[in-house]
Amino acid sequence: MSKRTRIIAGEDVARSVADALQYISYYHPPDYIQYLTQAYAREQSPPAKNAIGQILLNSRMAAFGRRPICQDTGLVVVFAKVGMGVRINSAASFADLVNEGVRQAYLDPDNPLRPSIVSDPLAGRLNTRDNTPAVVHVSLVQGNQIEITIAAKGGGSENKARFTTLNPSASVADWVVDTVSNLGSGWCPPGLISVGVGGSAEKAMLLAKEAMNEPIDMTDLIARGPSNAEEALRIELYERINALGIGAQGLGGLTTVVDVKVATYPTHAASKPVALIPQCAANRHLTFTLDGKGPAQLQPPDLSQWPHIGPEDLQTSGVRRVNLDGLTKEETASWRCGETLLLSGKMLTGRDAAHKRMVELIEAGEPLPVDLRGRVIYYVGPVRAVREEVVGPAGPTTSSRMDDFTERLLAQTGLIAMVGKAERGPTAIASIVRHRTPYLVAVGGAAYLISKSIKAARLVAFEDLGMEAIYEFEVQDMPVIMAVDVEGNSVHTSGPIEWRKRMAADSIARNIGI
Ligand SMILES: O=C(O)C[C@H](O)C(=O)O
Repeated sequence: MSKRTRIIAGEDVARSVADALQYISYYHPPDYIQYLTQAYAREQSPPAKNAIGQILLNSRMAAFGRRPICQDTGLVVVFAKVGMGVRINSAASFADLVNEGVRQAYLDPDNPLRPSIVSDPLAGRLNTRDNTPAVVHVSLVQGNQIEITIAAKGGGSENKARFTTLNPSASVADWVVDTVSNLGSGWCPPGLISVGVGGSAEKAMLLAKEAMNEPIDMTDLIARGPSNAEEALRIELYERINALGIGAQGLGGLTTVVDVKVATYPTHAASKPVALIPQCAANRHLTFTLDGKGPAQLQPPDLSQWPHIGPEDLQTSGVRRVNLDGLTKEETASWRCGETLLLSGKMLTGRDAAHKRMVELIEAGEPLPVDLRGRVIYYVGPVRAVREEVVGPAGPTTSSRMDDFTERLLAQTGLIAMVGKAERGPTAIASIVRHRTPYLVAVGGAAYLISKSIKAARLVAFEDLGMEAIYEFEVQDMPVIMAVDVEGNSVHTSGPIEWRKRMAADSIARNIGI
């Protein structure tokens, strides 16, 4: 063995992965908080400002409470650069060591994370219950240490990953802007858009995935100016994407992205592969190094950098208080698109697997395990509760995945309202109008804050579905925004249109010196 070979213990890899996953479950990267705080100060759209405020308050609460920022604690993705002078002392494979760390982190009794991974994507879709396996990328590099970048990627933002192969002369910027304008907001903006250009199809995806973990530095880049084509593209995309007016949670506003990353690689003369991957407001990632001296030592961030936004800063004028017990169709029909509601009373929960099962029961002519007549349903899969909690972090999931089931449920059950995240598709909006059943949104990325308005939780049905089971929540003053009213007006359409126009008018005014 060469004198320069360094031995790294397998258990140090597993321990460090576990510690890093716990760390990123409750600590946002400080650079993201700094940029989001600036966006909050700048934001002029009231619902978008409120949403950013909730994300910032949630982040502070999660950091101090050491509980997950988001109920979707992610799919673990690892990029490991292993020095060729390293020997890992273990009988297990590198991927097995990473998976052991994932298992330890997600089953941590003090801060259990939500297992979201299902074993067979085609059939069965059984939850593996410890969030394994991770997706592991290893490259061999010079040196005698291991650098690991670890991320816990939320499903909502990952679902919006896109890929194309452009003609060599086609504009990457135009494709990216067009794609983002049609992505919807299920990826939980404000976040980042990461773009990989070149290589092959899989290489472009990897470039985009890895680049999103780089430090956020858009303000510095704009101040010093671009020094190459990648940086020029980053600035162009940052400006053009924000000018779309999508805003926080797609409600319409000034900030959709806090940064745009671009990474490139040589490619075939005939090809221009382009991958786009959004990063959500949870933005969980960390890089650490192992050099044979034990597990990585992770220092908590300086939490004085987190802004002091309190619940009092989030009250918007004209908030409507709603009693969910005894809600009538007349009352829900009076809710106006864009207004903030504070919900109190009992609601049911249900997301993908519960919807599928309910619709299967309806189609088989069998009774549902719970009467939905006059009830509100919240699309959520919470984290398990610990200590005094009644439920762990419990933010909304992307509602459009429920669209295919919506007509059946509204027509057959008498549901009175739905709560979720991001826009609904045209079929679901048609059902909303047909059955006069409005749709509300909670803020994705404010899961721990939302959980504090849940005062009781009772399992009602489908226990085997784990986090996807149906619960009855008793909530008090749970903040939601009216998203689609019974006439079919949608805040996710009107908000971005309004803010795109306002920004265009402002920029024309600036250009002509008004
Ligand atoms: O799985 C979840 O709880 C949320 C998911 O990440 C989503 O954004 O749709």
